Amino acid sequence: MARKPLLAGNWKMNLNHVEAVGLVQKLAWTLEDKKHDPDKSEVVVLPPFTDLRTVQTLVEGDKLKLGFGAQDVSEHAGGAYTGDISAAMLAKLNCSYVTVGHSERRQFHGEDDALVNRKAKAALGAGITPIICIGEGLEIRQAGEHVPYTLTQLDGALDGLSAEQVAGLVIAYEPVWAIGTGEVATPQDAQEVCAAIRSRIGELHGPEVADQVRVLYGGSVKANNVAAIMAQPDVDGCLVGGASLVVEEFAAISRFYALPVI
Ligand SMILES: O=C[C@H](O)COP(=O)(O)O
Repeated sequence: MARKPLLAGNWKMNLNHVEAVGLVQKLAWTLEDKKHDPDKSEVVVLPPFTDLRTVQTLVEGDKLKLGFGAQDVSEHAGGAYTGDISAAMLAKLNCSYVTVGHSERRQFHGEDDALVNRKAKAALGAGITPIICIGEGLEIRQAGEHVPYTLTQLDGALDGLSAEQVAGLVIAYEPVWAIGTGEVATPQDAQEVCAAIRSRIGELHGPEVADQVRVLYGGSVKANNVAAIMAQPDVDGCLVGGASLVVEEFAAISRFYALPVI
């Protein structure tokens, strides 16, 4: 089956709700202007929590051809968890996606694979698609251990999920050494690990599930490198950080299919 490419812009801790309006409107206009074909790629923004209601109102009110979601979710359903946001709260805002286990959450908030697994289950329980982020640091890459390391993270994140749940997931392979550094992995690097992720899912749940799950690459994706990355057979999209804050860049990335492979 054909997997629809997903281009997701992770704004991280950037843009307040007023600035969010400007970016989302300009992005929608630019895509409209350039005659973006929504059948060729799904475009999603992942703003900070404080922007979500505003983005929802704009996207739904103006019927923009953009999806939206959040950057994190609590493992808990509700209660005394100061500062946390539940999956049900995100579902009420019609979030379609939520990233879980981003390397910055792992690094700055001590999140491990077991917690990522519980967060993914919380999202799925509320009908939200988790974008599960995995990927190795520089030392692991230099030691040549990037594939087994990343697959161990994958196994932990998928523990206890049904084949049906796994089929609907998005997995984002983000080598930590390529995030925000300008040090993009080569298209072959991305393909190697994305293919290994799909193959592992095939071992766990069979080829049909492996064929449905979308595997993204993330790490210094820009308009000038996205086409070559997207040309890889096991890369189904990109999780974009810095470049998603620049409308022209993210619009071009979203229209990767119209760019030359260089
Ligand atoms: O979630 C996005 C990734 O962390 C990539 O960020 P970046 O495109 O700024 O390298």
